[in-house]
Amino acid sequence: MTKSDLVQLDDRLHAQRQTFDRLPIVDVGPLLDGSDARSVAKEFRWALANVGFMYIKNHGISEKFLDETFAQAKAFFNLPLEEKMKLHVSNSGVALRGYIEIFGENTDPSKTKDLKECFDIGPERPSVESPFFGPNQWPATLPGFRETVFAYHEAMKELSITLLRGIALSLDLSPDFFEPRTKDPITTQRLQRYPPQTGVVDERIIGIGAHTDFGSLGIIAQDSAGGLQVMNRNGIWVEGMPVPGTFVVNIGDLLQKLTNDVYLANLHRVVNTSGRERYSIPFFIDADHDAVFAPLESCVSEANPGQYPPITCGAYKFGKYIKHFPHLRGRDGYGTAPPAMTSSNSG
Ligand SMILES: O=C(O)CCC(=O)C(=O)O
Ligand SMILES: [Fe+2]
Repeated sequence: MTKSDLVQLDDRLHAQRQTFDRLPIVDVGPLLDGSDARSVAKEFRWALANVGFMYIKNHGISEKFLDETFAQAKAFFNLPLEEKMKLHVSNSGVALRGYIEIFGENTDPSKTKDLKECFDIGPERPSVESPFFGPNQWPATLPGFRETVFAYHEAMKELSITLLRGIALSLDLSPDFFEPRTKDPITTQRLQRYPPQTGVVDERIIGIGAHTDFGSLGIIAQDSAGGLQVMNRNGIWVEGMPVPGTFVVNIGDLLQKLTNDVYLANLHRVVNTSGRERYSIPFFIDADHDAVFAPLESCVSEANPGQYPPITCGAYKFGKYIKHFPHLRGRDGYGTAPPAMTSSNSG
């Protein structure tokens, strides 16, 4: 792809965005091995501008490693509730690591209680440093759990950094654009279990309520149960069916802000009516705690004026999480908005 393939159209030439009835599948092999990063970036651009979600294949993570990680997730959730509650997220203060019980985190609280349990880890720190950075809480009784889950986090981090290079290219930025903003990024490795639902199911209780993710990028491994749903531009929920050998990748609010809505952080939710438990293993990368997000100059025009005041990654995310977790109520500590980010200050 040449630079001219990525031109910003004259405003009079803009058409309506396309809606979609399935999530696109992108082969990221040529991005990972460097053989044709630009053609992958071109597919990213379509997917992220129109859908905000895509499957990726040829991602380089082995099936064996995934199976081991799912097996560890299963072993964890099969622990007695009192064992899991000893690792509760509220023990971790602002670091936000540990176990969250069913109905313990409600993603669309005005409508829905989340029928899921989760376990979160992130970058290891000896003590709580700042929001999202602190010690992980590891179960003492599961052989290999810590090693496997942490190794998975590290592998996802590496993959996500490569995907961000592709996303930078897709925006006609230097592939290194995110590098100075992801030197020590907020990352979360989550394990999730969704009980099955039967009988009358309405929005009051589903696996995870409708939401957009807050950060930059998510990489979701899901088992074969199904139940992920993504909203298209006509307001129709489209199934994100499990596709063997793929991950689901989606962008979050920070990239929507950065691109001034050129890229979408789409609404999604989970409804597990498969008749069995559903496991998923989402990884999230945001950016450095103090990295500033504001619309890129290249995404601002008269027809699409800048819509988002600058905000740091940490302040934005923490502001969202305060609403989710009772143990964070009353915590704040963030000052005024920092200066704007433009494409010319890219690294
Ligand atoms: O479990 C999934 O497939 C999606 C989970 C999700 O949307 C989230 O954790 O933000
Ligand atoms: Fe999500």
